[in-house]
Amino acid sequence: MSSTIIVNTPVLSGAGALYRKHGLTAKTVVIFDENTRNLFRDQVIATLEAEGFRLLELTVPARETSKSLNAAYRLYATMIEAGVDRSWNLLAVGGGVVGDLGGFIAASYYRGIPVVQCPTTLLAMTDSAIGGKVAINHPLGKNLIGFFHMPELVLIDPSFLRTLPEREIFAGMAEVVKYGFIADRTFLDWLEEHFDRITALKEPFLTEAVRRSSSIKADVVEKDFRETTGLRATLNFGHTFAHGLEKLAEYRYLRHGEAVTLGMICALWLSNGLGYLSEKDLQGGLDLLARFRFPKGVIKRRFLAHSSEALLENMFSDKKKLDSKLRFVLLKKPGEAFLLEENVDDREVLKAIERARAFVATAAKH
Ligand SMILES: NC(=O)c1ccc[n+]([C@@H]2O[C@H](COP(=O)([O-])OP(=O)(O)OC[C@H]3O[C@@H](n4cnc5c(N)ncnc54)[C@H](O)[C@@H]3O)[C@@H](O)[C@H]2O)c1
Ligand SMILES: O=C(O)C(=O)C[C@@H](O)[C@H](O)[C@H](O)COP(=O)(O)O
Ligand SMILES: [Zn+2]
Repeated sequence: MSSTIIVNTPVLSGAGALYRKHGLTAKTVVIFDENTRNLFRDQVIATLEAEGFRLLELTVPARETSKSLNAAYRLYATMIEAGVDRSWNLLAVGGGVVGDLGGFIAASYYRGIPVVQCPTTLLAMTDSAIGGKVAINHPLGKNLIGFFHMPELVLIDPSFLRTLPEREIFAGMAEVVKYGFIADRTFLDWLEEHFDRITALKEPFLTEAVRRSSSIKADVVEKDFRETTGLRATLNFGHTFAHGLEKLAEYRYLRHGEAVTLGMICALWLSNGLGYLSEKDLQGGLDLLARFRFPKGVIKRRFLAHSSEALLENMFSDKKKLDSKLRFVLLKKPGEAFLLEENVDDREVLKAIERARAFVATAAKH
């Protein structure tokens, strides 16, 4: 299962022809968040209208808590009242929140209409817009209610990133670095070399990072769309910890990518503690993650605010668990991840979290 990913579609120009080529009608529900609406609405709508689209515009608050059934419920009503039927499709213009919520609505509305993703954050361009995982959060856990609903098209224009705040760039960089850790040592080395150029949005490094990340993700998803073989689960490296942290933060204060940075620090320590990852490779991974900014100490404070036991308890909402036992994605070496099928003793997990806490307390100086 795959979708067409096009990098460099300046603000959706040529969308009409692309839609026709992919059998999509020019009747489109466009969903923004407040920020992407303020920044890009006029350009996007003008382009689509000039190409003959009939549009219904929707907007949600720019926050993680918009990934909720309440938000979806309100938007369904607007769509029903406007007469949106199965001949329509949905276009999500925004970060992972708009993409996940928009995809969730598209997957469920009238039992499913097509979705096109137009990602505007680094995280969305490299990860969330690709692969068809769409979901809302539940107070009992992150992304617990959702579908696999592959986008027909992913239209990426890296120039959207010019307005993205620095904090969001680093949040996106977490998932970019994740691909290096799990799948491609050469990419990891390249990221280490060009880290400052990419986070400063310098070309051609930025577009290259987007291209390589989106292509690694698309490749994994094509081989294991429904996450049944253990391969797609490697995209979840660090996420068992990250989702526990996001839940503890009640989906506020901590960006998903920031939680993933912390989660990968924990996962590196766990990989080492269980004897899979050498000291040298552990240190190399930690050195790279220490280059992430810890804005105004927020990440550090959020991470250190909760006990290791509280984090472990909140990790049990993870969807990879089997028979009430957590399963972890670990590294053997940089570029090689695997899903460990055996049960890991809670004491090992707590030890890894403690080590990660000590590392963050000293490495995160900001
Ligand atoms: N479906 C998946 O495979 C997948 C993968 C990774 C993450 N996710 C989900 O994605 C979400 C996080 O996505 P995110 O990091 O993109 O956050 P986000 O969608 O909240 O966007 C971050 C912030 O940037 C703003 N923004 C977006 N584009 C902008 C631009 N070009 N310029 C200025 N501001 C802009 C948004 O309004 C928001 O305030 C989480 O819910 C996470 O669970 C899903
Ligand atoms: O696409 C995937 O598969 C991923 O795991 C990508 C992750 O970066 C992403 O955060 C995803 O939403 C997590 O999936 P979940 O199944 O753990 O909710
Ligand atoms: Zn993620």
